[in-house]
Order: sequence, then structure tokens, then C-alpha cells
Amino acid sequence: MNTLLIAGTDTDAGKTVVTTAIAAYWQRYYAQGSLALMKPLQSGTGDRELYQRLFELKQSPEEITPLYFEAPLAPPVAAEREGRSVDLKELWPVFTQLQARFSFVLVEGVGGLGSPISWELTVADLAHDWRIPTVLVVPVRLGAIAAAVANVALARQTGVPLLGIILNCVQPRSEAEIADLTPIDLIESFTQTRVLGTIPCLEDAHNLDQLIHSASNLDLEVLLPRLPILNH
Ligand SMILES: Nc1ncnc2c1ncn2[C@@H]1O[C@H](COP(=O)(O)OP(=O)(O)OP(=O)(O)O)[C@@H](O)[C@H]1O
Ligand SMILES: C[C@H](N)[C@H](N)CCCCCC(=O)O
Ligand SMILES: [Mg+2]
Repeated sequence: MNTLLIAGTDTDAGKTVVTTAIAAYWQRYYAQGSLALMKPLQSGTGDRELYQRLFELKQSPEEITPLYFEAPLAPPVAAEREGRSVDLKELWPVFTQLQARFSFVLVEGVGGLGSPISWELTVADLAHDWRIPTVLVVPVRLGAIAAAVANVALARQTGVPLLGIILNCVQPRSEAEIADLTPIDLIESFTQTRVLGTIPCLEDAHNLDQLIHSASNLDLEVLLPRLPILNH
């Protein structure tokens, strides 16, 4: 496996934080330049621009984000605003070329697993069609349990290869609050899916050292391709 999809229960779940945390960890401990980041569809500025600021990626902007729309809306709606339509056929060749060129391709989803990427398909359909091992980012807040249960149910119904759940602390909270809002045993038993770790609330979510440190809270054996660590 050299590909991982970072999906979420919703927009603002923390997919970019998790993506950049895993990417920063990889860049620190594995061969530089062997990583590709992809946000197949982006609506509104933010994610591609942050990837380019944090990492020296060996990819053109179109290889990071083949389908880019200005309006911060669901992609088919954003595309329509520009008099365009979403041509999903553009994505697959870019994705497969990245897989061939790089040791690890991290793909960030759009919105939640159920968010539309066209008038017909959702992010979950993309994960299934591309057979991408997927993790689900669940923000730590009241309602997280229901969000996890609903998104895992969709993943199962669609045939998404789901590796596990990552809890993401989007605001400062004590350990006790985190345990109350996102009880791991309960989430695992309702979803029959492993929780692979919790990303703490970061003081600066754009700081590489903090991102690397946060990634070490995750079960990286499950998330990263099995390649030798180069930098100690
Ligand atoms: N663990 C965290 N610590 C601090 N801030 C966080 C954390 N997780 C998320 N945030 C902040 O919350 C906001 C939303 O997070 P993020 O951009 O990662 O969401 P997303 O799921 O990628 O959203 P989108 O659907 O737009 O791609 C950002 O401002 C981010 O910096
Ligand atoms: C603008 C936002 N940050 C994302 N780029 C797009 C999220 C689309 C979500 C659509 C939905 O599920 O209702
Ligand atoms: Mg994002």
C-alpha cells in the first residue's frame, strides 16, 4: 500500500491537519521528495496553498489539485457557478501517475465521506472506485459518536476500504473532556472500527514540529507504507 485517503465526517473535521501531520512525519523520517499530496477536487482556496507552503513538493499545482473551483461550496455546485462541470475522468490518470512516481501518495478528501464530488458521486464512491485505504477523521465534539457511526455506515455500504478512525481535537480540551466526548470503546464497538489515535489541539496547526509530534500519537504502522526509516 502506498496510498492513503484522509476522509472526514464533515468539512472542517481536520483532514488537512491530519494530512499535513502525516506528511510532515514522513518528510522528517523518510526519503525527502518521495511523498505526493493530492486534493483531487478543491473548492475555495486553502488546502493546496498550505501544502505548497509547508512542503517542497515535486508536483505541479495541477498534480496536487487537478480540479480546482473558486467558490467554497460542494464541488458540483462550485463548478456550476463557473459555468463548468466536474470531469472526474481527469483525476484517475493524475492519481495513477503519482502512485507510479512517488513512494507514498496522501490524498485528502472533500468535506465528509458523503459530500458530493459530482452530481452523481460522493467521496465514498471515489474511495471505493479507486480502492484507496481510507482513514476517517472525526472531530472531538459533542455529536462525534453519531458522526462516526453514520460515516462508517456509509463507508461499509459503499465498500470503502476503511483502515480506522482518527480523533482530532479541534479546540483545547482536557483529557477527561476528550474521553467524555469521544469514548474510544464506545466508538469502536458501535462502528466495529479501530481508533488509530488522537491528534491533540495544536497551538499552531501550521508548525511542522508540532505536526510531526502530533503524528506520533497515531498508529503509523497501520497508516504508513512499510519502507525503511532513513532519517533518525
Ligand atoms: N488538531 C487541531 N489543532 C488546532 N487546530 C486545528 C486542529 N484541527 C483542525 N484545526 C483547525 O480547524 C480548521 C479546520 O481544519 P482543517 O482545515 O484541517 O479541516 P478540513 O477537514 O481539512 O476542512 P476542508 O473540508 O475545508 O478541507 C483549521 O483552521 C485548522 O487549523
Ligand atoms: C469549502 C469547504 N472548505 C470544502 N472545500 C468543501 C466542502 C463541501 C461540503 C459539501 C457538503 O457536504 O454539504
Ligand atoms: Mg482541508
